[in-house]
Amino acid sequence: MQALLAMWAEKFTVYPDGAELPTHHDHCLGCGPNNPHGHHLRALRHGDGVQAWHTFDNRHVGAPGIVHGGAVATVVDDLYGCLLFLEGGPAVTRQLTIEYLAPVLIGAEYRLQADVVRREGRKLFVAARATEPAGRAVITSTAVFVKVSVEHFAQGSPPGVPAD
Ligand SMILES: CCCCCCCCCCCCCC(=O)SCCNC(=O)CCNC(=O)[C@H](O)C(C)(C)COP(=O)(O)OP(=O)(O)OC[C@H]1O[C@@H](n2cnc3c(N)ncnc32)[C@H](O)[C@@H]1OP(=O)(O)O
Repeated sequence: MQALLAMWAEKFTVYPDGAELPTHHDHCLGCGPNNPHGHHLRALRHGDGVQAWHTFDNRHVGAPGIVHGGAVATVVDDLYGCLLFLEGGPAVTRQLTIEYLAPVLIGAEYRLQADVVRREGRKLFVAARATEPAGRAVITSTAVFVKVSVEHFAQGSPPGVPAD
């Protein structure tokens, strides 16, 4: 676990506009490349925010052909987690809201964007949206993240993540 925490700390650095951001860790449900159930999200810095292009597959189906709302929330939450790399330190989700404006479809590509709306003490107020290629928003979201120390994550040592 100490090695993982040290690795995380190194990820909080400067990323130029357009740069691909790192994953949280290899088994992260949102972005980890080695999680077979995961979304394998890849996020890029976009101005002061982050963006990603994402296509859901049948592992995340709810109603036939339509993405499960919880899977959508997972990806949005993880995108906010990528925004933290630009903030210079970790934070965790304290509140997450999703407005489901239209069905998110399996196999369709969406553009996701997340930005910090304002900072207040240890709180980050953030907002995100997913849009179709034609530009229509299918979801919008807001969230409150609370900054924590890296040691916050020492509370957990989940399966598949090496604890030393
Ligand atoms: C590579 C590096 C990765 C590093 C990790 C990056 C992320 C990991 C991966 C990313 C994956 C994706 C991300 C994930 O999945 S993160 C995983 C999911 N989230 C969690 O596990 C968090 C669990 N919660 C906690 O640990 C505690 O509750 C924390 C530490 C967050 C705060 O506990 P604490 O006892 O200290 O504080 P508090 O709860 O009294 O309140 C805190 C503040 O918030 C204000 N407040 C509360 N509600 C609202 C509201 N609705 N609107 C506006 N404000 C609200 C409240 O008034 C207070 O304000 P203030 O009094 O301070 O002014």
